[in-house]
Amino acid sequence: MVVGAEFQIPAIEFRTGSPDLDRGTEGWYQLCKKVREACETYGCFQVVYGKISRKIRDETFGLLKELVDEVPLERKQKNVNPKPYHSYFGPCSQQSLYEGFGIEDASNYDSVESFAQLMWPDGHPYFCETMNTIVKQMEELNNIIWLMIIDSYGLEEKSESATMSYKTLLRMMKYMAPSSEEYRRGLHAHTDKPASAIICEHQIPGLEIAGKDGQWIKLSLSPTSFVFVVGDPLMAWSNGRMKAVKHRVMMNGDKDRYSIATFTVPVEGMIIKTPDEFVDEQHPRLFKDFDFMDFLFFSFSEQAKHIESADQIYTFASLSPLISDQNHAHVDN
Ligand SMILES: O=C(O)CCC(=O)C(=O)O
Ligand SMILES: [Fe+2]
Repeated sequence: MVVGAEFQIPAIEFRTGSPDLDRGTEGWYQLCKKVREACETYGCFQVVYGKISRKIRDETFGLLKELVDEVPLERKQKNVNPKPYHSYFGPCSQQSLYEGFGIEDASNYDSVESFAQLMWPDGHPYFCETMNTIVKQMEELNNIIWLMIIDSYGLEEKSESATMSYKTLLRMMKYMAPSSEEYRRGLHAHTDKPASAIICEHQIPGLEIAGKDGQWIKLSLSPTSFVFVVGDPLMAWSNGRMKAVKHRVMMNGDKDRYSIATFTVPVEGMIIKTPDEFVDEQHPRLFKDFDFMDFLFFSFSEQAKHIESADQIYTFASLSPLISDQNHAHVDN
């Protein structure tokens, strides 16, 4: 079942230049509260963020279209990375509408340049500048949201247990139009394996999140919005307070959908550890400490193929196997 416009996730505005974005002000703490409530109730929210301009969004998607349409498949397939979810995926039998590219550490200009040199003989400097700029802006937005999460739990002073070194993975996606009124899957239902994600779509909707009662909610986003999504590691870090929301992309009609997403990928060796502040008698510790990269590899392993996406974190790191069934509703893919 899909529910349409009658229900939407919260939209939280981060006004450019507003003192609300200065850490420690009253407005800041009001935003912290909204962010925390949205992440705990829905596992995601829309952030209205005009600081990333319409112009750069349009330029980004123009370049993504050029990449998809003009670069030959042999070159696209050079976008490889041993880390799961970091490489090129072309349309395949399970996901015939989806095409996606990955750039690890994309807020670093050199990473974008290395990618572009594989795709274009001249290394396409305009592509590099534009992608690197939008990723840096999305990373800045992500840093604000993470600080708000930390402050919303009063963990400002506990910086060692709350800070995390990460690299930003950029994924650039195209979902082909099914060219019919038929409703078809663009991306399978999943919870995100990186700590969190920020999604930016271009004009064509398609993202859906799983609601409490197993229904799918189609998101309708404003052109200045981004969607922040809680991933499994952030859920585990918060001792299950924040929800890792299941989501998917569904397509219909005759227009292709383009989107980009920046993922918070903890660096090699980062241990996800629930701070003691999240644990008390009513909230026993749910997860053991785990190495993020081991979890990422596990969730893309043969063994994990047989485990539902949202259950993988419980199989990998739960202290009590029973907990998984109580914590999330099962919905069909
Ligand atoms: O393209 C989208 O809107 C969603 C992408 C997504 O959920 C993912 O890549 O994990
Ligand atoms: Fe996702």
